[in-house]
Amino acid sequence: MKELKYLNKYFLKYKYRLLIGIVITILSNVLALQVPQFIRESLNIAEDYRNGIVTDLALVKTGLLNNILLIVGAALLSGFFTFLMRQMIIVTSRLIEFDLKNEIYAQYQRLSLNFYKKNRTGDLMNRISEDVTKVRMYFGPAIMYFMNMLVLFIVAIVKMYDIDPVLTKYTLLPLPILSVSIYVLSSIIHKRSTIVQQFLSKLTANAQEIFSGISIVKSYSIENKVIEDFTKLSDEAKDKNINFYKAQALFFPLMILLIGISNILVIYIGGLRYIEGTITLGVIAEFIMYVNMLTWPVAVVGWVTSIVQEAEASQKRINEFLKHKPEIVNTNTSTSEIIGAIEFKNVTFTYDDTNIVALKNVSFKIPQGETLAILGNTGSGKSTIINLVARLYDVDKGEILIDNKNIKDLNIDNLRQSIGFVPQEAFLFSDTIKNNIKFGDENASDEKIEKAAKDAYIHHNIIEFNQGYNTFIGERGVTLSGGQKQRISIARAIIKEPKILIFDDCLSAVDTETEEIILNNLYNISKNKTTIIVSHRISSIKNADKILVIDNGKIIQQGTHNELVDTKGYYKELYEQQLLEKEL
Ligand SMILES: Nc1ncnc2c1ncn2[C@@H]1O[C@H](COP(=O)(O)OP(=O)(O)OP(=O)(O)O)[C@@H](O)[C@H]1O
Repeated sequence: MKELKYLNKYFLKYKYRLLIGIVITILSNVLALQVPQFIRESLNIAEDYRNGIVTDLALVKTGLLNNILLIVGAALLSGFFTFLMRQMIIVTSRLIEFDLKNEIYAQYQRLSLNFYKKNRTGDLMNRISEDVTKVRMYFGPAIMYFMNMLVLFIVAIVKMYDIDPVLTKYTLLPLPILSVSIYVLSSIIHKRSTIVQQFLSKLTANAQEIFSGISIVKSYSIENKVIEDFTKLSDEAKDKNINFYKAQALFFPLMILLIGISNILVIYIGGLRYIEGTITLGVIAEFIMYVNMLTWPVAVVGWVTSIVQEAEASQKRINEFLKHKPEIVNTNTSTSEIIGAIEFKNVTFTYDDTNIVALKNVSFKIPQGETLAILGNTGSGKSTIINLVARLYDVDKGEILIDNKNIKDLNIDNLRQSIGFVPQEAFLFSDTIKNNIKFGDENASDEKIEKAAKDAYIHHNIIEFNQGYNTFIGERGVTLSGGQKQRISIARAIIKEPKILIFDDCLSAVDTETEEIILNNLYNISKNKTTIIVSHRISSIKNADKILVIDNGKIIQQGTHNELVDTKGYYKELYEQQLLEKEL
């Protein structure tokens, strides 16, 4: 129960609902437990009349009618309270489930990129869906049934003992056996159901991957192999499912068997005591009813124990994430106005998951409003520089200054709000084109959106779609070309009107002519903005105020285009090679 303590704050938050729920549970059970007593009294009236103890038929009829009305009334009221009980307790458990999901989701948003590298998406999704569902069972059904069982047990046993202690002992005898057997069976069922769930996830993941890579499957003509793999997996899943249902199929027969044994004991021992004249027939009927009323709650003890164990394991997994401290911490909550001067001072950075030293002692300066270009081979560290400017990671050694202040001392939200970032791989949400651009500025007018799209040279493509800016992108919408996606992603950054613009090799999928147009537009847009452009093409960066050439995490050359083409080295070689390619 250690892990589940974390949830106590939710019990406190909904304490009134839960308290009312518990009071209603008590009322509902106390009422339900009146019914056997009225049945005993009815049978006693009938027996007394038959034995000649009471002779007035009219009195017997009135007695019976009164009892019937009481039985119906108690049953109706108890039913109504059961409904209210579910409304209170189960609805509260749903409210807690909602809060917990939001809490986990908010924590996910706080955690740094490294966390996402170390944890698989499937796992993150599971915490929020599967694990929270299991924890909800602890809040809802577990508490409700436990309360139910407690009240029923206390009230029923007191009543039974009061009537006949000997018969009570025999009646209760098989119940602990029932509880233990149900617990053992529930644990087996849960174990098997977890395996079934795992296989289901595997099957879904497999199908999802194949559907998204269907063009590769078809072009490599590997449909048969794909079908074979899927069949193998689903065969295994079927076996696990059969195993699970075999265990589940035992649940109710086992319960019925044990109820049957209790009933037989009541009838047998009760019968003997009736013959002895110790009890009436009505008492036997009353006890049979108690046995049947107690069986389910007793079985539930076993079931609830396994629910609580599962909830504990799930909450442990959830706590691991909730207690995870974000690596990037915002130490400044006051507003930091960003102007846009950037400086790297002897920056060294290592990715801790791979131990790759991506930057080694890198120093450079970009005055506010100037453009820096970064060029280098693949894997040389270009994107790492950009990630550090947005403080997606913290440096190991050296420091990064923004407007002469250490990046760690700035309000991280203000910093990121001041950056318009166009990543290497454009990511668009399954939404309209308009909303994807507006992501950069929620309040942008249609004119502003169009202007940004024109600057990114995508407007003419958008208006060709039937729905124009309202065209839906994504799984059920149009599929855009790589270049179109890149340009929408550029429009999204432009519309933000940030102080710092970052383009990470984001024109790689457009032809040189389009590139030229976009670069001209960007030249005007980025005039008073600090800009960083990463590219492999000299044509994209030749107008920059400064160019850094990096190799293996180190700056090997720096200067303007004119300076670098006049110097022997990587830049000159690349320039000549790209000139040659253009001529060919
Ligand atoms: N998230 C990461 N975790 C671990 N290692 C990484 C990560 N990102 C990059 N690296 C490693 O750091 C080095 C620099 O990578 P970086 O992405 O900065 O290169 P790049 O110059 O932008 O390459 P490209 O032109 O191919 O995009 C590479 O060796 C890469 O394998």
